[in-house]
Parts: sequence; C-alpha cells; structure tokens
Amino acid sequence: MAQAEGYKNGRINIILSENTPQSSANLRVKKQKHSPLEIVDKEFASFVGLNDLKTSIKEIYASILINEKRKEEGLKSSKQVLHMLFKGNPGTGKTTVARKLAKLYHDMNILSKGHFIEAERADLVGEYIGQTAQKTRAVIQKAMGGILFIDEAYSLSRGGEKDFGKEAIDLLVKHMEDGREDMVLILAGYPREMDRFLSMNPGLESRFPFILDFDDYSVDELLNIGNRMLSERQYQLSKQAEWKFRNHLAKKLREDNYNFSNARYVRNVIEKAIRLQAVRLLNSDKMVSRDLIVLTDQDLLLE
Ligand SMILES: Nc1ncnc2c1ncn2[C@@H]1O[C@H](COP(=O)(O)OP(=O)(O)OP(=O)(O)O)[C@@H](O)[C@H]1O
Repeated sequence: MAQAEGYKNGRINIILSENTPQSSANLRVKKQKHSPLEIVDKEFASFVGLNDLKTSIKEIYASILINEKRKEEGLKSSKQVLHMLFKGNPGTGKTTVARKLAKLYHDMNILSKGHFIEAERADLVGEYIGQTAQKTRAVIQKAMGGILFIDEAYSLSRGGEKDFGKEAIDLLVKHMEDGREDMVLILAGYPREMDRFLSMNPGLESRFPFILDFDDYSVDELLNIGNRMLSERQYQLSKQAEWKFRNHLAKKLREDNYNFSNARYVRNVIEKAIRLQAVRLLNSDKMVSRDLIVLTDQDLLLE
C-alpha cells in the first residue's frame, strides 16, 4: 500500500512500502514531487472549466489519503465508500471524468486494476427469469478492481416494478452493501431523469456518498474546448471561423439548451470541419503549408 508520510511544506509525501503491487504508479507520484492535490490538477488539466467538480475531486482525494493516514496512526477512520452519482446534460464530460478517476484511484492504490467498464441496460437486464442475475453478476465480476460506469442509469427502472431492471438495481445495491471495496460504481445520467429515478428508488441515493453535478458549458468554455481539440491535432480556426463559431454557439445555448450536446457537439463540428477542409484543399489549385492548418469559415458546417 502507498502511505502518506507526514506533511512537509503543506504537502503530503507519498512513499512506498515494499512489495507494493502498483509500485510503478506510485513511484511516479514520488519522483514528480507533486503534492496529492497537485496531482489532481495535473490529471484534470486537460479539462476546460468543471471547477466545482475539480474541487470536489480534491476533497475526495484528500479525505481518502487522510483517512488512510489516520488508520495507520491508530485513529478512528471511516470505511471508504466511493460510489458516485453523476448528473449532467449530454456531452458535459461525465464519461471522460469517470475514466480519469479510474486511473487516479489506481494510482492511489484504491483500485487494484483501475480499468473502466461501461455498461448499459442491455448488458445488465435479461429477458427471462434468471438471466438478469447472471448478466449483472458477470458485469460486476468484470468490473472488480476498477470502475463500473452505468450511463443513463434510469433506463434500469424503465419498465416499473415488474421489469427485470429492478432486479439489476437490487443486485447492484446488494453488491454495494456487501462492502467489497475493490470496485467503484458510478451511476450517471441527465439531471432531470436521474432525479426522477432516485425518487422512484427510495434509499438508493443515500448509498452514494458523492453526487457530482456537471454543469452545461458557457460559450467561452465550449470555444476553449474546441480550440484545445484543434491544437491537439495541429489545426486552428481562422479569425472569421472562430467568430462564426462563437456566434453560433451563443445562439445554440439560447435556443435548445436541453437537447444540446455540449462538448460532444463541438467535437462533431470540428471533426466535420477537418473533413470539409480536406476536400476544399484537394479541390483548390494552390495550397501553402499554412492552409493545411487553418480551418476557415467555409469549413464550419453549423446546424
Ligand atoms: N471539460 C472538458 N474539457 C475538454 N473536453 C471535454 C470536456 N468535457 C467533455 N469533453 C469532451 O467532450 C466529449 C464528450 O464528453 P463525454 O462523452 O465525457 O460526455 P458525457 O457527459 O459522458 O455525455 P453523455 O451523457 O451524452 O454520454 C468527449 O470527447 C470529451 O473529451
């Protein structure tokens, strides 16, 4: 196990005891001389915005480390339950953050494997008696040592009391109650549907100590996300294209916030623009190297 070794200059230094199974991950932590909270900043540096969420994750991270330290010192410590509810509109980063947490928890030695399993209703719910238990147990088994992420969790209670989805929920709850710690369950979905789902399954919410809200992005944040996606691929928007995109995003946010898919929408526009630019360049007789980088307003198909 990694251990927290005292506090120096406001930092908790992580050291390794011998025979640590994930020693390479933790050695990385030590070599870089980052404090645990800086590690969260570093891991989440590629995420635009999400400031409240980053603060919550730091609190979780800090409380886990301090709890471990208290345990070592023989002080009272609570059992760490890390199951989470993620509430946010489409494309607000729920899946991407959950994947990142799997890695972080692995580096912290909380999860032995740190892999990420995403499951939906069809993976858990069967069509005949006995099949749901089989399917759900198999998914839980596969997720042991990692994160089990169930997107649109409310789809499990779609059919009401008689539906097998209820059985899947009960099995997941039972698994959480059994207190096997080497798996984190994250139920995710859109805020309104999640709230309805939780109100229909009393007692469920209280089993999740962490509820994280993913807010919609502002126009500036969406543009920032887009520009980062482009620079990762060595592209950029022309001034005019950026202006056009900004106005369009502002209009989108005013119009249909509920169906708008936030950062995923931005990703789709950008991927389409890259394809349209390629066709435009092949059709043009003159091409200089800068043309390979710049996406113009003609390349942005905004709908
Ligand atoms: N804050 C962010 N910074 C940078 N990129 C982001 C951010 N949030 C989301 N993205 C990008 O947007 C895309 C969609 O994100 P993701 O799939 O995590 O959203 P989601 O909330 O799980 O959506 P859904 O609920 O519809 O499945 C991904 O490509 C992701 O990398």
